[in-house]
Amino acid sequence: MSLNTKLDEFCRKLPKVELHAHLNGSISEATLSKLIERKLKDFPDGVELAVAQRTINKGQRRTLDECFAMFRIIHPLTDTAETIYMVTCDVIRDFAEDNVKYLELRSTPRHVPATGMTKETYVRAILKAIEDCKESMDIIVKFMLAIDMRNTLEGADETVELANKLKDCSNGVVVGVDFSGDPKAGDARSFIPVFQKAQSYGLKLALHLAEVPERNEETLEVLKLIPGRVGHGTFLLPEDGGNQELVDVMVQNKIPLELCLTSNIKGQTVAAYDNHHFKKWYDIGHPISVCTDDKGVFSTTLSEEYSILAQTFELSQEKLWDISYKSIDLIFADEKTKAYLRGVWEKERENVFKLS
Ligand SMILES: CNc1ncnc2c1ncn2[C@@H]1O[C@H](COP(=O)(O)O)[C@@H](O)[C@H]1O
Repeated sequence: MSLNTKLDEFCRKLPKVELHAHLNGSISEATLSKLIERKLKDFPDGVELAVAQRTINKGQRRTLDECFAMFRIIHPLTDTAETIYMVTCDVIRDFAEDNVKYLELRSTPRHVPATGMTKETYVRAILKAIEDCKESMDIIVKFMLAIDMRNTLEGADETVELANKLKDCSNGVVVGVDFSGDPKAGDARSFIPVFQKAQSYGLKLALHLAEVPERNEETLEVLKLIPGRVGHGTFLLPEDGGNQELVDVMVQNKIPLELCLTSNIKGQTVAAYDNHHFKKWYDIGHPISVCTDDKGVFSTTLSEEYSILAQTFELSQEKLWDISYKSIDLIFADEKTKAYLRGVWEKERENVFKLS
């Protein structure tokens, strides 16, 4: 995608909402290098890590399987509560510097017996980072605990219980539960009881659904829970291999879509930007939000995603503004936060358009 300086500058200045960001996929190259250096200091013979450093190259397309292999490289680098705290602060700072005013981070709590990190200390480290960043950064951050599709039902239940426990002491920071992981690895239907339990606790659901083809029955059954938002939804439309029933449930219940263009292109579930399902959902006025997914792994920023959107679908700056402003309606935080954010957007409007 060619650079368009004026448009890029507009997209950078545009106040933005990021609703689909996996913590470990969002770690920048600079932060990853820091982590690798730390590891190599502790384990000077860390040949495997030195290889990993060269493997994390930017820019090229990868298959979805290769994307998931990236997480297997990153996870051993973030295996203590201390590194989780550090990367959370760095990721929040990156988003704040990109003029993201509201961020919902999500991450899969991990138990690493070798370092003593538990699922709870993992999440507490993230919550502490969010709290500590409040003072110095102009961004509101919320958090979702993620269930990996490869989890057992018991493991998923543990995550929901932890989310519920920490929701009550997080001052409104824990807002929900995400369902993600290698989409070829599991069946969302088996997790329906834990999704229902999360809903009964007042936790919102952000579920990866129809990220890969031929999942129509599974997707329909889970959509009937009316999740708060759907991640990707790449194969919902009849022309993409989905069907009208899926579209009807989405439309009738106004279930918002979190759309991650570069992620889908690089993971090769969408052939080209101009084929992206964004266009069809946008044209029917369905609630959508533009997201990065894994800004580190896919080497992107939210500003770049807006710029790509404008260039691909010939959207005016006014329309980009509208997409960003309407994303406020889709956040999982309370009405007071939405009202506050609308005020931020209105205050920034003149300044952002003055540039163009
Ligand atoms: C490319 N599209 C995607 N589809 C599904 N799940 C994804 C994903 N990208 C990331 N994740 C999920 O997020 C984890 C990394 O962040 P955390 O360790 O949780 O912070 C991955 O292991 C995967 O479970």
